[in-house]
Amino acid sequence: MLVLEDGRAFRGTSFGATGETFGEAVFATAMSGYQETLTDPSYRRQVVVATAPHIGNTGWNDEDDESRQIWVAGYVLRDLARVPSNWRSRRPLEAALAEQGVIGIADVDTRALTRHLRDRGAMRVGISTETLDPEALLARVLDTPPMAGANLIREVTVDQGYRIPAQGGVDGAERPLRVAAIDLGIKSMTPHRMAERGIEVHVLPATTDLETITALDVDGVFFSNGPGDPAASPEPVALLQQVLETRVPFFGICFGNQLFGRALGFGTYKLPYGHRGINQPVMDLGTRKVEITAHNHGFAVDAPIGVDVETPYGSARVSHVGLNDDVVEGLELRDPDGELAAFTVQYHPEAAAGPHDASYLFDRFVDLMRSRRGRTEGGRA
Ligand SMILES: NC(=O)CC[C@H](N)C(=O)O
Repeated sequence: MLVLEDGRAFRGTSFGATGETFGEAVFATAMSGYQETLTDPSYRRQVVVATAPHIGNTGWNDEDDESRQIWVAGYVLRDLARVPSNWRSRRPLEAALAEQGVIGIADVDTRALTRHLRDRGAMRVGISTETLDPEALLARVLDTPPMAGANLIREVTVDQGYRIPAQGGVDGAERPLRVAAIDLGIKSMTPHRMAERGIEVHVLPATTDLETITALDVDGVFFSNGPGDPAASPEPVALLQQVLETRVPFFGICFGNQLFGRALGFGTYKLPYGHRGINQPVMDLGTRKVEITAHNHGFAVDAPIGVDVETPYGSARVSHVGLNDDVVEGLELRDPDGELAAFTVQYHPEAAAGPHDASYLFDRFVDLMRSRRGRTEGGRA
């Protein structure tokens, strides 16, 4: 039994673990990449409804996990493929969910459920293999906390930092660029995209302080994607403000974009049902180029489009906008000389899963750090 907080109920067939689970019901429109979705820590405490009608075809492999575990609170499908067929598959999707204690429900009218969420907005939900009475389950759903106001960083960040070595692009004599990546729920493809561009990445716990970052003598700082409400997560915003004061190059993705917006003095707000999929059109307002991008966000930054805003850290502007609904999809900050100092995007250039149109943003981060290094070394000489 699946019950939404407004009382709408759906019956289905249990798969994966049995028991009871609660979270925020959201829908994701990607037709592929479910393994990356389920292991994305940004989905902590969310029950994901797949709009693609047939999920599980390619099973579960040993390569595509985006983190150490499955994070979704539940998975809702129309039709579960029970017999996977793919050369990389090691086990069926339902076995991966069962092993990790994650509840799935199939044979649900996911089209009706998605239309409901699109009309009424993302909302709390419960799924149970025990409480089959919708009224009883609804009472329990109404007892659970909403996503607005949730600080979930501590539930997903690493306890111990780790280092990912640069993988190439390093020209002998020069020390590789070094980045401190703050793990707010980081997807593993993100540091990988940096490492393959010759960056040495230190992934650090969310509780890291500025002194620790400075002691690493980094060329840049990165804030990752992550779960929860940016307005309820003031600690990383305070850290980011300290980082911006040092004027070290900064890049952020998704949650990192929202925290950057807050650090600059903008607000954030909850979208009615969010963006989750891998074919969302976004325009880079600098180049006027449109890219097709992967999204997973329920909140967004409230900043004026087409206006330069003076902040304590420099001049900020919206750099990218979503073409479906004009939502802010990127921010950039310029120093007093008009040079790029920091930038973030609301979407997923790491592309796991998703199209690779936005991979230029990692190159932009490399260029930013290189030009800063050049300038500081020039200054010293
Ligand atoms: N993928 C993310 O980083 C998501 C950010 C934030 N939790 C949101 O839902 O908007």
